[in-house]
Amino acid sequence: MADEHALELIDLRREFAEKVAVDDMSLRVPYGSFYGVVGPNGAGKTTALSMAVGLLRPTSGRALVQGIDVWQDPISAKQRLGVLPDGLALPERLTGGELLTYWGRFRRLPREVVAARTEELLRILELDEAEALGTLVGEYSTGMRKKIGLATALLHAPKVLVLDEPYEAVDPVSARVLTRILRRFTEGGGAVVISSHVMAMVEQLCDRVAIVARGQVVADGTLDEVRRGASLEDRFVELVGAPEADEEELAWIAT
Ligand SMILES: Nc1ncnc2c1ncn2[C@@H]1O[C@H](COP(=O)(O)OP(=O)(O)OP(=O)(O)O)[C@@H](O)[C@H]1O
Repeated sequence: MADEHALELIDLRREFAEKVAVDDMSLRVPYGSFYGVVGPNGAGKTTALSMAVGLLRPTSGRALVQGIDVWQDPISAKQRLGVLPDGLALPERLTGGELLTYWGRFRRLPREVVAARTEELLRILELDEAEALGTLVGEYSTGMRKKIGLATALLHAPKVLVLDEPYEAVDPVSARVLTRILRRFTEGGGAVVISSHVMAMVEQLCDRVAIVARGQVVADGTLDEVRRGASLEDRFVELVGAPEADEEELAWIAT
């Protein structure tokens, strides 16, 4: 059955001129799972996730959200998707509340639903004080921008969340709030996909993980299947390969 998985990537490929950024990548994200995508810089994580959510057109391959093809039926697929993209551009001259109100109406949610969810999201994500002061998104800190981005991803109650580095620049207290929200989301049957470089966090949060290197999935499955008794970081380095240290390397910085 096509919609057996919350999100499915099938032989997804993206070439940039001569460069193959994502090399026929396949991935299956079950319902209720908290899925971590990890990989070294330039491995193809952002490119793959951007194609998965309809932000970047694949050279070939497919992405299905609840069985719906993101590129053939984008409106229907995007109703089911909540996305926090890498380097999200936000309207700088709106407050967080105004942004969510605009976003909710754009999503065609009823006015009163938007108002209630906006109030709740701002409060839970501790952006309500800034809202009371009339702080504009352009004046937000990096972490606050992450949080309002996440709020826009959650507002229409999607079934699948795809979040690029959601914890980056978020303080520990807010990180706990974020984790609580995401766990509730998966407990309700939704699927969360995050990309991250922080192995300890992925180990703590995710029940499934994919290690991506050179545009391909080199290991995936449950956390224990991927770790094979080692730490995720050790397994990551083993699969991705650490460069040999050279005694002479950057010798000048120690002089
Ligand atoms: N618009 C583009 N034009 C050309 N090359 C690109 C473009 N976007 C990405 N790439 C290349 O594709 C490869 C994968 O990049 P991508 O941003 O997907 O990696 P990543 O795994 O998300 O990296 P990071 O962990 O550093 O964020 C890189 O070699 C990058 O230079």
